[in-house]
Amino acid sequence: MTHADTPAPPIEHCFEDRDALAADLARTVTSTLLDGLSRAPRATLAVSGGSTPVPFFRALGTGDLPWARIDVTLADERWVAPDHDDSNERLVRETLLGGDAAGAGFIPLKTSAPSPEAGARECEERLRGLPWPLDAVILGMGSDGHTASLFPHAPALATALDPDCGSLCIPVTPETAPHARMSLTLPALLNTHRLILHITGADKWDVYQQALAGDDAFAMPVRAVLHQRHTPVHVYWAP
Ligand SMILES: O=C(O)[C@H](O)[C@@H](O)[C@H](O)[C@H](O)COP(=O)(O)O
Repeated sequence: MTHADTPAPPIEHCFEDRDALAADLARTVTSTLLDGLSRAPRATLAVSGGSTPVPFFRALGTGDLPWARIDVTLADERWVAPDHDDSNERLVRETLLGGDAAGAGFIPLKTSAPSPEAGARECEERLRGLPWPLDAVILGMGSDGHTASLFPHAPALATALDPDCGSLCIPVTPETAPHARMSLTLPALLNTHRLILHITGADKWDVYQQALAGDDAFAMPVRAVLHQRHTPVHVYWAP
């Protein structure tokens, strides 16, 4: 691999504490969305679920943004009802979109179909209706190295990680996590003006270092995000 072929290392942003990270990340995403609105009538943000992003969601949701011109969608979703405790849609509606940001558009991945396989066509059509590239994509990471719902050794992973995958979303049934899911594919996750991996805690830093040190994306799918040349990835971390 020549120097020109070598992926650039992630750009790391490390903070003393999680509140400082959340505030800085909210400022960065606010600025990114405003940049997008200077170029187009609407801006689009894709976020992940889990516990890590909640302080960031609350900080962003109180930001001074023209939320009526902003659309929010998800990097992945568990195939559960929108009022289920495990629903990412519910998490985002209650934390990010609960206050000043209530006027934002929200594009859910969950459809009324009984399975992600049955709902894939409608979900794909919803996503194709968005203006790509997205303005920002916020990813998390599990301790097994999954990101979005791209889980290690999942049956759909080869397709989801294929740079030539023509789909924006793909059903995933993880072997090591509950619920069937819908995930954005790697090409969709990378098709953004600002790509951010948001992790906290010493354990997640160790997992991140392990991901950087290896190249088997089937063992740690977050490697497909870290070791690519398409989109610079910013890693936000606090203890
Ligand atoms: O639907 C999901 O579960 C998320 O999209 C997932 O990819 C999440 O980002 C990681 O599992 C980290 O979750 P925590 O922030 O709770 O550690």
